[in-house]
Amino acid sequence: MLKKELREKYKQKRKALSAEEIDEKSLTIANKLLELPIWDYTYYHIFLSIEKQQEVNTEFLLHILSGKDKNIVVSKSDFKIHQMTNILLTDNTNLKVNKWGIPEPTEGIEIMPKKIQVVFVPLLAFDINGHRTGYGKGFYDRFLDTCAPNTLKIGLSFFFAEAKIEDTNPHDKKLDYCVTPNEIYKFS
Ligand SMILES: Nc1nc2c(c(=O)[nH]1)N(C=O)[C@@H](CNc1ccc(C(=O)N[C@@H](CCC(=O)O)C(=O)O)cc1)CN2
Ligand SMILES: Nc1ncnc2c1ncn2[C@@H]1O[C@H](COP(=O)(O)OP(=O)(O)OP(=O)(O)O)[C@@H](O)[C@H]1O
Repeated sequence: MLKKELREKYKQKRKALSAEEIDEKSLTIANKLLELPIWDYTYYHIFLSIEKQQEVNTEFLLHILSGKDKNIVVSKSDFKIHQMTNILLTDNTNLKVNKWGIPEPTEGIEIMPKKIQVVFVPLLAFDINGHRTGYGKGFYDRFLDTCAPNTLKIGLSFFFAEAKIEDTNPHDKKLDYCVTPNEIYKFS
């Protein structure tokens, strides 16, 4: 299927989930992530969930990361240039929900992308080859381009993999893993 069709399909699929299902599935995903060989690193980028878009709730994963004393990095998005800056999340970080519903830090210490070793990637759909699509503005493709080549990219999804995203392009960054409530997909 094409990215455009997949975006609509998966927005609908998310809409059909209740708040309880979202929390239950998000907790299962967080617990499944513990099975991955990804916990010996220091810097982890995580997305802060857009509640109105019914995204995977990353609160449980945040809890795990802070329990493991990891450096947690969250982003601020510039919608004019479709680029993100990365900020260290601390106990003192003020978060404010922006106009797209994304909780963002108001200020803080900027972390250079090259330092980030693991990135948890938001997505609408992904396929069995590890390609993904999001809302179509290329934020994560641009960001991942500036990370180190061996940075681990881990998608989080409520749903199974699609057979094939047809219209991939050279900018698309493949995932290393995608974790769903039922499955751990490994691509690399
Ligand atoms: N939690 C989270 N943060 C993220 C992303 C994400 O997917 N999830 N992004 C991943 O790249 C970037 C933000 N990209 C976004 C792009 C579009 C919309 C959005 O609301 N789109 C609406 C249409 C809005 C409009 O045109 O008025 C939509 O698709 O319904 C939100 C975030 C960076 N941060
Ligand atoms: N590294 C990059 N440099 C310049 N343009 C890019 C880069 N990555 C992606 N783009 C452009 O951004 C646009 C959106 O890309 P794409 O359709 O792959 O988005 P997406 O992966 O669904 O979105 P997102 O990453 O925001 O979740 C495309 O026009 C693409 O060419």
